[in-house]
Amino acid sequence: MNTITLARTEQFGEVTIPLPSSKSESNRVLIIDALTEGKNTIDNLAEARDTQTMIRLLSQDPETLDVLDAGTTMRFLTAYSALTGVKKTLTGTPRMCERPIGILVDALRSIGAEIDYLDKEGFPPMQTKGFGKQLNNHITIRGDVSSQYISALLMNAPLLPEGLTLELTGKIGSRTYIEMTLELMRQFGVTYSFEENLIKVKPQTYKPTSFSVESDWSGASYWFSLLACAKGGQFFLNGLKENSLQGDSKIVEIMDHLGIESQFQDGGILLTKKPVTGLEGFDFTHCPDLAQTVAVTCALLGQTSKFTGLESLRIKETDRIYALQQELAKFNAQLVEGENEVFTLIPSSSIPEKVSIATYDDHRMAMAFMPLATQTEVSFDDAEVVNKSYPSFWKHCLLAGIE
Ligand SMILES: O=C(O)C1=C[C@@H](OP(=O)(O)O)[C@@H](O)[C@H](O)C1
Ligand SMILES: C=C(OP(=O)(O)O)C(=O)O
Repeated sequence: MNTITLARTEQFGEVTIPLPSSKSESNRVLIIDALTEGKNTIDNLAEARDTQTMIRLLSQDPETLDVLDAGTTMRFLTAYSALTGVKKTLTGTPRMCERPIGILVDALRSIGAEIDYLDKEGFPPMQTKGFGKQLNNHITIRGDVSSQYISALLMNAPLLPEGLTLELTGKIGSRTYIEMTLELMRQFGVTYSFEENLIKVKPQTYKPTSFSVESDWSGASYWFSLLACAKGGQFFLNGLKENSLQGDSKIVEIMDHLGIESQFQDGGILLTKKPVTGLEGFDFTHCPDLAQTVAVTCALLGQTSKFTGLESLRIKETDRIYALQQELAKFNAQLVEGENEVFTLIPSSSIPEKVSIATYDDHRMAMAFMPLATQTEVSFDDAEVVNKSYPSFWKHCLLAGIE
């Protein structure tokens, strides 16, 4: 693992950041493309390792699909392999083999897919073995663990002989990602209905379409945070749209309270600084990937804030609650767990002259803590960790003026 150290940089100029494309959009479009008869034209696929892994596995079609640490790639390829009836082994990094998949496997089995676990029940590695007759077209599925199981089922639903109705139970988390899946399906010519907790997809085919992937709003969030924590500067973020499919575009509203004015212009968004009005609290249920960014921003801006909707953070690339608590403590900030899953972010009381951040194999731990560079010299234990979603991240830090 290569470490990387960022020099303290308080002030920025007028900088344009050529953001990478969204891995969430890319990985959906790649599955839809694999399910389309005829040719789609797809531009701007993400450079993210998660997407490059998806491209490689779909095009090389090996017997063992090793998704590395890509959650969407694992969940989407599991449903795709199971429902297209091919024999595949699905595996990934040791952490991937700790991330639950039982809810998706149970759902796939209930409609007729044959899947075996190769090690621990409920977790990868698994083997898909075939799909005979569709046994039923109604699945009741929990909505509160990972929306990726639901997206994975939905994209295959139009090709099932009897279509599919999903009845979501419990709290629905990451709903914006389910909506992204459905909207992309619609753009590729498929109809559906989503009323209350029922999603219905009739049997139908995808139509060849031209689609260009938008820039990544989760990746954009780090530049909002950097400017919020800096003394001055102005960032233009390329390729973001006002009407985005990505729920992480919520960062505009959050950062409006934390001192960032956002103006949509042709080809992107211009960020400038304004006075901080304060973020009393925020519910991250539908944009969990923003939680680390906002926690660090509040910690550095002296903002006490109440965070909810963090439940899914424990089963991502690492236990992100634990990782945040450990690393925030290194500059005297805290994320304190209270009753009913309400967390209090207590901002930093003083910042040491140098801080070393551990990244826990989680790209977002590195990127979210990068704005610490506005206050102190900061180093990270694993520079390559960002490759999962944003391989050019450190290059863009340099472009922004951080040595
Ligand atoms: O569908 C997607 O593209 C994603 C859904 C979210 O996961 P969960 O649904 O597990 O919260 C998110 O955290 C992840 O980065 C990408
Ligand atoms: C949670 C993430 O990804 P995934 O679940 O697809 O591994 C993420 O990118 O923050």
